[in-house]
Amino acid sequence: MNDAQQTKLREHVISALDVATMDEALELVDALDGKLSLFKVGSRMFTRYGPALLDVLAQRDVDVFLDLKFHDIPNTVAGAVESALSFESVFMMTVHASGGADMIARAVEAAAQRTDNPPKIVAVTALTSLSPDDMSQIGVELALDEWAYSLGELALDAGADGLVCSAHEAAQMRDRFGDDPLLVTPGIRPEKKMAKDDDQSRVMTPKDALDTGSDYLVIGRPIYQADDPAGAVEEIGSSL
Ligand SMILES: O=c1ccn([C@@H]2O[C@H](COP(=O)(O)O)[C@@H](O)[C@H]2O)c(=O)[nH]1
Repeated sequence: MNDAQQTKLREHVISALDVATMDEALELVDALDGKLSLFKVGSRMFTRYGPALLDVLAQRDVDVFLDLKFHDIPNTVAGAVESALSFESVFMMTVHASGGADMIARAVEAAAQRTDNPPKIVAVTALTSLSPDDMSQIGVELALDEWAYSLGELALDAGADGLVCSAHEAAQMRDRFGDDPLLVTPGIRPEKKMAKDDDQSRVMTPKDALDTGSDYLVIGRPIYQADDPAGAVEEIGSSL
């Protein structure tokens, strides 16, 4: 891996800490020390360990993407975002775009209460696990990509700093909404793991996802389920 690839890894790849225990999470963070500096805490770990995990990660000097996908009435979401403000290592948080404009605006307003480096609020559009066949089941008449673009427009108009979307929608999101919004793309699979064998439906390789305009690639199982997570990250870096 050359220097440019190393920089891309550190700046654009977020490793999801979707493991079972705090020990496993810290083992992973330590194994990736020097390679990655961005980690995602989601509902699995946060439900079990809560803020204690964020405190321990802060001591490791890594930045945290808190992916709790808030989706509730505006007052409750604003309160949840406010509660996270004391964790200075949290640089980005998620809400669901389908919570509506007022909910998103209140989340953004709450985040802005931290005047020094407020956490970015990014809105989840269409989950990467959904496929076009799921649309009618969840009562959506639009095509999946059109639904994602319309949720993206709603969220950005409400003040969100960015969007969570599949890398397949990233290029269109850029065309429609410009360079400013952060685009966070999960559903990333290294070339050799592109065959669909899990719950993700809309997947893309790390290199293609970056080329298509993603700012952050969220990668979970291809790293934490690897026999050698540091080696897996090296391989991802070399592919960029
Ligand atoms: O649309 C979304 C939104 C969030 N995620 C999260 O990203 C990671 C992906 O993990 P993999 O193991 O690489 O599939 C996971 O934490 C999800 O909760 C997403 O996949 N899709």
